[in-house]
Amino acid sequence: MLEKGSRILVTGHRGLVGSAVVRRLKGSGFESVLNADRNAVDLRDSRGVDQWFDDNRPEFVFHVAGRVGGIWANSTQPADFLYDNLMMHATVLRAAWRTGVTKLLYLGSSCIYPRDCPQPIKEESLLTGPLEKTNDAYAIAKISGLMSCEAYRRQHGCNFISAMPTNLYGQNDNFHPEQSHVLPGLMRRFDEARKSGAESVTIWGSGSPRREFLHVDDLADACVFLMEHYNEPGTINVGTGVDVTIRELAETIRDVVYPEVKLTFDTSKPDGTPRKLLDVSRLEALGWRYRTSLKEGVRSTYDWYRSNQASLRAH
Ligand SMILES: NC(=O)C1=CN([C@@H]2O[C@H](COP(=O)(O)OP(=O)(O)OC[C@H]3O[C@@H](n4cnc5c(N)ncnc54)[C@H](OP(=O)(O)O)[C@@H]3O)[C@@H](O)[C@H]2O)C=CC1
Ligand SMILES: C[C@H]1O[C@H](OP(=O)(O)OP(=O)(O)OC[C@H]2O[C@@H](n3cnc4c(=O)[nH]c(N)nc43)[C@H](O)[C@@H]2O)[C@@H](O)[C@@H](O)C1=O
Repeated sequence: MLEKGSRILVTGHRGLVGSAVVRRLKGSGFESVLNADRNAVDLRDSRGVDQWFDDNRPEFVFHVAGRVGGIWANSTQPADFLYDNLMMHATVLRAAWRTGVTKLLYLGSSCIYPRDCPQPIKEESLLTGPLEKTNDAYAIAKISGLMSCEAYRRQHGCNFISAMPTNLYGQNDNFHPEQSHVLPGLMRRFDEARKSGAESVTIWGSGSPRREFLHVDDLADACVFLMEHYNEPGTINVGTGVDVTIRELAETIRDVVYPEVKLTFDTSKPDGTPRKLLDVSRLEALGWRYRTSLKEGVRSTYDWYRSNQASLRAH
């Protein structure tokens, strides 16, 4: 059982998800939240990771580090996305098993599910069809991560659980103009257009794909909830159960950042998967539900972006 004095490792603590999990844990009075800074240990390096676990002996692990990016980064650097993510969970899960970690949570992503599976996507859809091409390498690495949790559970009795979040956003996101996900990418583009007084902002693709967006503070809350209450094999979806078109998302961001500007669509850019709405009934049946609406989340993320523009993460 997670206790206030438990030694808890959060990997990727400077990233979008890791920093939110650390905030959530510290805000609830967990006193011993550990991190494995990339300068101290590259999580792809099994020797370094083994040494770190031997020296620090975490009891609980939120393994949320990863090589992460939007549709463009995923389609142009598939080898890096596959290698880095495979290596990171291979080293971390093995070290966690070897040093007797009490419980580990692994994060996958909703892109693990087949491109054309029935919507909303149930956990049972895993491995029932071909993947979306723009992120198949990353998805294979993520599927291997959740399979590794199952394998350590079956062979060694480890309490390793996995959760599959939908598209995330919030403070500490990556706002890079090309490498980021759609929400931070567009927020930056609208903000730059507002500053320069541009008449229009370009949205990639047709605007018709549908996506589901979860605020990262809600995701962090769900991760702690699952660490406290969920011990099952098999993965569990984490989302809102609500999706919007990319055009609707762009209009929501425009209304907050620069209401006067027009939208144009660049159909030479990929749309990616047409829809990936998660079925969140399993998580809701356990008693967890999201809190932050997309409108509220866009507004608070933009407030954060404006106050922190000088110190955004370099990507
Ligand atoms: N963002 C999203 O929309 C979604 C994310 N996810 C999953 O959530 C998890 C976290 O993603 P997110 O927070 O968005 O990603 P970020 O890019 O914001 O953060 C990733 C973190 O991982 C760290 N990291 C990456 N490579 C290494 C390495 N080799 N050694 C040590 N640390 C490393 C980074 O360190 P550094 O700070 O030094 O760069 C960073 O802190 C990932 O597993 C991702 O697959 C799932 C669904 C959607
Ligand atoms: C979380 C998830 O994230 C990735 O999948 P994705 O959902 O397709 O990612 P995305 O956020 O980059 O794009 C969503 C949609 O939005 C459109 N779009 C418009 N304008 C911009 C834009 O300016 N930037 C981006 N990135 N997309 C844009 C874009 O063309 C697409 O139709 C996976 O690779 C994988 O990493 C993964 O698991």
